Amino acid sequence: MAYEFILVETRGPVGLITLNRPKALNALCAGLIADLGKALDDMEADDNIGAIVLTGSEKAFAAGADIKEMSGKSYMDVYLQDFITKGWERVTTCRKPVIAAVSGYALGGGCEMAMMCDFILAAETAKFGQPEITIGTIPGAGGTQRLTRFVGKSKAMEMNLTGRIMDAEEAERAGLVSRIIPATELISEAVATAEKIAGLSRPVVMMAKECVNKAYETTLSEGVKFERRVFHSTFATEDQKEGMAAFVEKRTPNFKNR
Ligand SMILES: CC(C)=CC(=O)SCCNC(=O)CCNC(=O)[C@H](O)C(C)(C)COP(=O)(O)OP(=O)(O)OC[C@H]1O[C@@H](n2cnc3c(N)ncnc32)[C@H](O)[C@@H]1OP(=O)(O)O
Repeated sequence: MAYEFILVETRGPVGLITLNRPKALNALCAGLIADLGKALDDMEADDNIGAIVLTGSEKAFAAGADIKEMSGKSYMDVYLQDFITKGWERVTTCRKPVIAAVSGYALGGGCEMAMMCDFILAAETAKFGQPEITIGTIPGAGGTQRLTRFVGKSKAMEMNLTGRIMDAEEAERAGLVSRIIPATELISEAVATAEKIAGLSRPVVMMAKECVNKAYETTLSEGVKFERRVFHSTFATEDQKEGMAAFVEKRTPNFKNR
């Protein structure tokens, strides 16, 4: 499949998607979002792929939604198109794990896109922010909601009200990113992390992802109940039998994804 705005490759069991609009710092135009959706559809359908890495360039993961594309839109345009939900949330419906590998700017929609992934690995050069307020609007793909859940009200409020940009260290301290990695090793480390996940039981990985995501959508007691039921259901898989037997027999498990 040929794409205009992204590069797609596989590295063993890992699907690697690289946003590729260098002249516009990977601004997320409609064509790029459509390409991304198609690539995720293909990777979900490909049994050889167990996890996905989404990345950008050294200078920018993505500098936001495409301001030039949206600047002329009217209220009716954005309302009737349900801009910018449509297409953007495809990454959140992907059942395979998606890791964001962020180098440089992740601003506005770029920060929102990274937060839609399952976790964020950041180069020490990464910069996160929701600067929409500085161009007379507010985030439209979760920047006021997901960022608040990640970093808490005070920091999320400050970032949304001022457009202040957070560097990688602050983002790690605040819990927005899981780890900081030297810029030159970002992709190899993200792929290695994805490879590790892809080598585990696929159905059990999907169950774990579903449970963590549940924590965002429900109360603690309901979430714990949900987790317990899913935990019970892992005992219906061949992979739980294999994983525990391998531990007892002091050998590497051979998961069959069943
Ligand atoms: C409103 C919603 C729902 C979501 C949003 O995401 S709004 C956008 C939020 N993002 C921003 O406001 C960031 C905009 N970009 C910048 O502030 C700067 O580009 C920068 C600080 C990230 C980098 O500055 P730098 O001086 O290094 O580079 P530029 O010359 O400014 O940019 C290079 C090139 O890319 C174009 N560009 C950058 N960001 C966007 C964008 N979000 N949309 C469209 N185009 C963008 C920029 O115009 C320039 O291209 P030209 O030289 O052809 O104008």
